[in-house]
Amino acid sequence: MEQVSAKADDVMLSVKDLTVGFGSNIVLDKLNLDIYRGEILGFVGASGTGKSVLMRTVLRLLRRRSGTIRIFGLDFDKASEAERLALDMKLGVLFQHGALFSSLTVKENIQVPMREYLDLPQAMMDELARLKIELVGLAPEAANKYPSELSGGMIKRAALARALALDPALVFLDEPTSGLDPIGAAEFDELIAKLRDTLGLTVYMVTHDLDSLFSVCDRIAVLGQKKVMVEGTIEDMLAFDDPWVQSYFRGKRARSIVRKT
Ligand SMILES: Nc1ncnc2c1ncn2[C@@H]1O[C@H](COP(=O)(O)OP(=O)(O)OP(=O)(O)O)[C@@H](O)[C@H]1O
Repeated sequence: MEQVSAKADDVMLSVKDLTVGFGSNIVLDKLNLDIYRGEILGFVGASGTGKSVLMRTVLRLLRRRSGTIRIFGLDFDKASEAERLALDMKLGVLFQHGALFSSLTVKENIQVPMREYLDLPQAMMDELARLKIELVGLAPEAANKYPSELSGGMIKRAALARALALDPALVFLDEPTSGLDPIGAAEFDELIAKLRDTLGLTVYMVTHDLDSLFSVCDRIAVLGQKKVMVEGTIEDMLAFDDPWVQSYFRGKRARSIVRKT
């Protein structure tokens, strides 16, 4: 990646001096992070360090104490109502565990954001849902199935199809491969990489999956001590002198992956 020479308009998400806390528990303290156009950023950190809190704050589901968040160069606090709406439509989110509506079919789930933001005839929404289902590698028959009728891997794909419903430019994935077997997880990683390449997506992926970090992430950011402790390539992680980073990236599991690649 060419983030060193990246122009300002290549920064899709810019977080500056972000502080978030609950009562006396400061979770993020003056955190900084940039995400660049077209990259897959893997976001890791020990359990409870605040990965979900950061993602939810960026998505404005949580309040921040201070700091600025710019998405596509736009400071949401200073945006007009129309700009906020346009911005929201350009973000796709895949929450952990898929988070599909259990009472809706796959097709209806994918159409939820379309109904919320667009005013389209049903036939057009059906066609768009069909395309998204194909895009994520699900069989056409999946359209009329309910989440309870799907495997874990199919639920992830259906949730991804919903995240892509409005053709977002920036996609947030919260532990997308958790709960999948290694083959399912590897296939999902390939799908993410393919979508990045074909649709030009920028991907922010919270993950514990070392395979994903080694195989599809262009850059990695590690959350620790309430900040982004280190960011860069796998090589940067391996060279970083911190006990958690060392045991994570040089531990037994990581070594077996390095041997495979
Ligand atoms: N709504 C909330 N109210 C109070 N405290 C919260 C809330 N949400 C998160 N926290 C606290 O913020 C801290 C970070 O939680 P978070 O869920 O972001 O961690 P995480 O890095 O995503 O962990 P994991 O990898 O286990 O999912 C924890 O101490 C948690 O208790």
